[in-house]
Amino acid sequence: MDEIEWWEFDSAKEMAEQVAGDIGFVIENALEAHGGARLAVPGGSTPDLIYAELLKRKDIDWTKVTLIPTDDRLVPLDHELSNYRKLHGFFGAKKADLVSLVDEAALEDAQEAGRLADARLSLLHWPLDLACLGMGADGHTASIFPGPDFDAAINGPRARRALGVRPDPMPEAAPVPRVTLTAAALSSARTVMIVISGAEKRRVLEQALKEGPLSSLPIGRVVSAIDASIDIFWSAE
Ligand SMILES: O=C1O[C@H](COP(=O)(O)O)[C@@H](O)[C@H](O)[C@H]1O
Repeated sequence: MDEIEWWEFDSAKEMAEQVAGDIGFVIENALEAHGGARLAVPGGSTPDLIYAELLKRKDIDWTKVTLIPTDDRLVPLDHELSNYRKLHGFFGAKKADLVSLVDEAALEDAQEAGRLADARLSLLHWPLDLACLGMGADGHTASIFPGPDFDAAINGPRARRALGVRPDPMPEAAPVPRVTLTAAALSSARTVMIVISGAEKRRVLEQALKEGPLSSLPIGRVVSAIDASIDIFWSAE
């Protein structure tokens, strides 16, 4: 990885404005360079304000933008835990190309769900123009969690872009199997951002960065695999 730069904000709103500006810039550059933009963006609660800020911009041709969740929960697409549902709620009306990592035919089988997502992703152009990563207070990023699929998510073949994940232990907030982009797919992105808020997440991320490639925390392992420089956006609240 080239370098890490921290951007600090007092409020989530200020951070969202800055991140939305930077994502807009990535989209603009990608459209100029190759006529389309492919972004992996997080689920969970942190990105809501960012997506709302992005939608205020009038200069983005969303029909040329492909949005892929960094990960999703293995639930129906209209379920309240679905990251796809969130993206659809924000960007569906803009006619952005939304790629689901979840196939409703494979909700009961995480490994098959991962294979199906990987096959769908192989139809896109790679690498991503942007990987925007969130992080849980337990140090997971995308849906890379400790458990039987951890090693495959971090060290699997570079051509593998998505896989099914059975977190162990299950996260309290959304205790379901997942599908995640792999460290290889995320780390090859042209631009990488990490977006977090609060003192606890900052402490966890700083610990992961200090531990480096041997970190026990998923975010530490993913960061160590990243080729590009990384912008970390942190808001105090
Ligand atoms: O489960 C997930 O958690 C992380 C962090 O979410 P947050 O609500 O603490 O912001 C998120 O980045 C990931 O996409 C999501 O599926």
